[in-house]
Amino acid sequence: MQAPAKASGLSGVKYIIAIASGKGGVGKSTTTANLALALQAQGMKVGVLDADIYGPSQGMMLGIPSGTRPQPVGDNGMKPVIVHGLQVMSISLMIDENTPMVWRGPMASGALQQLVTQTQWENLDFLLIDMPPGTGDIQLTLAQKVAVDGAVIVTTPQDIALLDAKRGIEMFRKVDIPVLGIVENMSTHICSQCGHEEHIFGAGGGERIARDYDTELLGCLPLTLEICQQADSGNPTVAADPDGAVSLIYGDIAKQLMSKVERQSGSAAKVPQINIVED
Ligand SMILES: Nc1ncnc2c1ncn2[C@@H]1O[C@H](COP(=O)(O)OP(=O)(O)OP(=O)(O)O)[C@@H](O)[C@H]1O
Repeated sequence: MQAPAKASGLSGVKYIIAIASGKGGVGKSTTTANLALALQAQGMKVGVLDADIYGPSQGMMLGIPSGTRPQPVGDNGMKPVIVHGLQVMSISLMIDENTPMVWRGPMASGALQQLVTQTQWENLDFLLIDMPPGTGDIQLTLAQKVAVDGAVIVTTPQDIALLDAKRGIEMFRKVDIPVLGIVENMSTHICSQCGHEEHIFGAGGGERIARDYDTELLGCLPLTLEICQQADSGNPTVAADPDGAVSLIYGDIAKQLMSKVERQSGSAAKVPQINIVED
């Protein structure tokens, strides 16, 4: 597939998509890693920026060996680390993993902005930003300063997560960043023994908020042992089992994102017309 044509405000990057959640622990990082791999499987060049300063987990999820540091370039640039074919930058590559991070708002915003602007992304179609959970100043500043093209909101079906997801949608609306859609994670539980599927956290929540906020439900991922084990061992499902049912769901979401950003940037309208004229 061809990447939609357009340039973001960031050098070397066409599209920037923020993967966000109002609430922590709903699977935002797992979704980011798998969607990055799914976009790559569609032929896109993809980067991941782990901006989750309170719990950076892309290093672990993508299997970056502990102690890896980005290679410096010039006075204040750095190259992203390449893993699974993705260009990856994370705050965890800059600090000692065992040091607890106590960031005050302006400090965190500054560090994140530096991370985005000083990383020398190379020829990316998509940069996915794994946002810090929540809807405070840090998230708002980041979303505005890095010219985000669209946001994907990850939620679980519980009421409390849905309430926070609504806050997330409203935050992006406030700063005129289009919400590309909702991913409902841990939508159903699939028993690893018998395969029985159950809506243990409630049903239809993602669909409801998508409707209420005039956006779309991009897809629903089940709660499975494989997603958890594969993500937590550095080999996310789309890499570990590319033809499996779960990878197909991520693949479908990736395709929707590609066509949404294309439609949004209007590049479809710029396709040259061929007129056939009879002599
Ligand atoms: N669909 C799923 N099925 C099973 N386990 C999952 C699923 N999605 C995520 N997990 C697991 O849940 C845990 C939390 O996921 P993750 O770190 O992606 O959440 P998060 O929203 O990014 O959290 P945080 O807010 O702390 O950054 C991880 O151990 C992950 O492997």
